[in-house]
Amino acid sequence: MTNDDPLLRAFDAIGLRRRSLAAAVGLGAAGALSALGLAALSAWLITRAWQMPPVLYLSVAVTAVRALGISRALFRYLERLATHRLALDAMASARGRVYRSIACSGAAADRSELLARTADDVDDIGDAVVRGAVPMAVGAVTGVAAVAIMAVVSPLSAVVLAIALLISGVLAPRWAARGSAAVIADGAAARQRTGDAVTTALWHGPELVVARRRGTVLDGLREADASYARAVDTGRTRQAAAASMTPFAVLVSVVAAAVIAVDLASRLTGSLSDVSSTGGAVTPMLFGVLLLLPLSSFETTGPLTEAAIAWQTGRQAAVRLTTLMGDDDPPAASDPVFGDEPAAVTARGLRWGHDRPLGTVDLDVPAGGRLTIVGPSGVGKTTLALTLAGLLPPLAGSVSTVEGTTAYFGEEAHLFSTSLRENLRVARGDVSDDEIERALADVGLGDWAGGLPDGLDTELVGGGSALSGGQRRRILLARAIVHPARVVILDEPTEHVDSGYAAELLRRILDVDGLFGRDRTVVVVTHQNVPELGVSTGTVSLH
Ligand SMILES: Nc1ncnc2c1ncn2[C@@H]1O[C@H](COP(=O)(O)OP(=O)(O)OP(=O)(O)O)[C@@H](O)[C@H]1O
Repeated sequence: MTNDDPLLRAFDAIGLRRRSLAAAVGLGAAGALSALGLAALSAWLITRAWQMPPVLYLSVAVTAVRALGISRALFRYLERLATHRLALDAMASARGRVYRSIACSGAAADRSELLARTADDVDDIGDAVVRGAVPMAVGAVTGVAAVAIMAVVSPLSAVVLAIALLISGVLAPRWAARGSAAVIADGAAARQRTGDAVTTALWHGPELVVARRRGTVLDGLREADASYARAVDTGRTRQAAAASMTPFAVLVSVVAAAVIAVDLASRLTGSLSDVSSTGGAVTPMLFGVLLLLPLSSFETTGPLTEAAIAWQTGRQAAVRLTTLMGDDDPPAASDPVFGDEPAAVTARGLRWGHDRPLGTVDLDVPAGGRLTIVGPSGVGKTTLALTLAGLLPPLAGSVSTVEGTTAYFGEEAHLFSTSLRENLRVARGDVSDDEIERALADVGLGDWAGGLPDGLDTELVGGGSALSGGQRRRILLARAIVHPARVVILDEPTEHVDSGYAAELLRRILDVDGLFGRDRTVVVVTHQNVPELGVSTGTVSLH
């Protein structure tokens, strides 16, 4: 783990607070040291009680055992709170940066897919804090403390314990992490090949049969599938071997401590049974400590195998996220302040397109006016709409949309896996329930929303996938209605809506007294036959 570690770089980039991390580690170490003290004191108490001294001799130790029992639980609880807070803050910061990078990337398309993919990566970063960084640091502190205590009791046992702790806390986790890295890397490559082969076999089946290449493709698929299984097997074998190292190390260190204790006792006194009465260097209490302390010190190294895997998974996620985020944190986008003034849209000699120009247009949409963009599929309607919205730079000419007046509502806009209310509130934070209900009724979803079990609180589980295509589009349209933008650019707002109702809906979108009113300017990309609707609008007809 050098500074080159992508996870450490990601921690730096998202501003993981070192002080809070140190506090979480301190609390975790205090809990673990309480457990260690508890084990040592319990061992002493059990063996001392066996000698049946006056009970007053034991009362301090009994009280201390209780105190350590309570402090162990208390510190662990506080450590959980501190660690989770740290991880949640880090994840919120990572999400903020990712969202800003995606928002500033300019590519309006594919954003929701990118968001879905990065959500898991952000979770993995949080996991690397909770299950990786903190347990590793706590394990290191506790391991050193256990060896130090043991060195006071018996230097030889301390050496054995140190070696066993290194095996359990360093060697085993490294093995497990390598296994996990192998599963992730080889497995991902094999899965990619399997996916490609399946797609080829399914999409090009007839051509492959004609070309007599179907067998080859299917053989390739079987081979890719087998190599995926092999990658998983190899990784799991390594992880299992690593997991078995801890019990083995515990066994070795306990047996070694016992042998050393017996040896010391017999050398000093001739027989263990005499030890209690001699008051010599090795008392039964010391013997108990020698046996129980190692057992307790492995409590903190046991989870380190899982910690190393969490770290490894976090590293892979960090690589993907840092590539996406870039080196510099993009400036926080200030919320656009949408004024109250109606705004016009004009374009002069506007040439639009991605790599190649798709057309040139001059247009004037007065404030409060309506414009439709029509034409066959693939002609460039969406690209023109994005350019008018200021989301794509013009290839030549100019467009006058004033920043902070315009909002584009794409065909594939994202519906979040949260309540219906929150899905509309993303458009405007202070929108009231009445306004939401009115907007839903305006797009013909009043009865549907009224019949939902929890009304506006109903969770749209899975976001858009919980709804039919038509419902999805209409919720997005309701979102546009409550949005404060003065210029609204709608891409295929009635797609997937029943044809009869779609015409009615489009007519009300384009009617100046309809859904958007006279003080908002509306540009609509549509496939529908606009003249049939009987509303007057400007039209850009692309061929
Ligand atoms: N991100 C992109 N990068 C490069 N070219 C693109 C991109 N998006 C679209 N295109 C190309 O631009 C052209 C116009 O696409 P556009 O989506 O604007 O058409 P459209 O008229 O809206 O089609 P549809 O009615 O099917 O939605 C197409 O040839 C398309 O392949």
